[in-house]
Amino acid sequence: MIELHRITQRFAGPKGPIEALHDVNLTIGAGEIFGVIGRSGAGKSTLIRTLNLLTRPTDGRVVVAGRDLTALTPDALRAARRDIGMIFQHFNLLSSRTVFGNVALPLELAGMRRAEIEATVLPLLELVGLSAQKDRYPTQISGGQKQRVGIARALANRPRVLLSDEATSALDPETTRSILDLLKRINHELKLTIVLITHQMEVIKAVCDRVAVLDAGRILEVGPVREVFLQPQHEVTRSLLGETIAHELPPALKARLRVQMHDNHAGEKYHHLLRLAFASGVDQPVLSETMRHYAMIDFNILHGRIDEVQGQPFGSLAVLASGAPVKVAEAMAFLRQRGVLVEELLDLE
Ligand SMILES: Nc1ncnc2c1ncn2[C@@H]1O[C@H](COP(=O)(O)OP(=O)(O)OP(=O)(O)O)[C@@H](O)[C@H]1O
Repeated sequence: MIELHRITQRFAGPKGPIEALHDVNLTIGAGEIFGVIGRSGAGKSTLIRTLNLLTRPTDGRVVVAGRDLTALTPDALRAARRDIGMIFQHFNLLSSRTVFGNVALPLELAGMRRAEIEATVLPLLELVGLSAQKDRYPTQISGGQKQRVGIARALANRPRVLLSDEATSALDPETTRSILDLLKRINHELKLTIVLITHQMEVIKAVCDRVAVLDAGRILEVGPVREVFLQPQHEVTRSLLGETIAHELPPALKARLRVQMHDNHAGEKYHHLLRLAFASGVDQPVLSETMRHYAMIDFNILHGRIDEVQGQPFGSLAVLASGAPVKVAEAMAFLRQRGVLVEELLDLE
């Protein structure tokens, strides 16, 4: 549905050119909810604004629904943009217009007649749960309701793609959840492709099918959310995952372990700090099975939690395995055979 080919974006900065995006290639399938995550300044806003050519790239091509937007005339681009709705962090509503009036605006601009506008807007307000608020003004509704107006307005032209630029960043956690639920529902019911940018892994975890990690204008990794969460390939991803899932040990525990690992062996036993991630659900008694098989190894569970990623349990444990290195290596292989992702943490800095 969306293809980015070799997108580079340079801006003039005070100390010379800034490369906000560097050679970005990306393909987003029809009906996907695709997330782009990155730290502040990574290039996320630039990337999402490139998708509807609000920002024209210095180099590269943007193809949406088979049309190369970068090659269109201004008129054709205006028409093509009707296929792409957008919602924003600060909602961008007109305060002088009612809820109905805000949603109706793109249709009025397109020259639609009043009766047709009503027939389009009222079901949209129903869809986003704002029928009762249709005559209110933006100052008379909550932040979550404002974003619902933004969503209804973005859907007015019946787009095939919805772009979400940090749409939940200004909202509290509960409202964020309700907006994400709504996005999920319209993705499903309207078969809409959604691309969202965010700096919050929680948002990615809650709704996205796939995710791209952007840093300093480059895509570091792309993959299904579960895969990226289970096996982040880059330090930046790990740090963005942070507390969302238990890739990082709590600092106090790290400090204690550093002392303990310093004097690493007692007799034949060595301490091995392992991170175990359960990819295939946490309902298998894999750990007790391993403990029975490898009774010579002491397993000390240091830290763990169970999260849910896309409705599936996701378990992560930090375990100190103390035993002969060859036996611990065998136990690690045993766990891997049973679908557990095992990683030895060597660096406690
Ligand atoms: N119009 C512009 N002119 C000059 N520099 C720009 C422009 N837009 C973005 N930049 C620069 O490009 C880089 C990427 O910015 P961008 O806003 O895309 O990042 P971001 O990941 O969305 O960050 P944030 O989460 O803080 O909004 C930054 O260094 C920014 O200063």
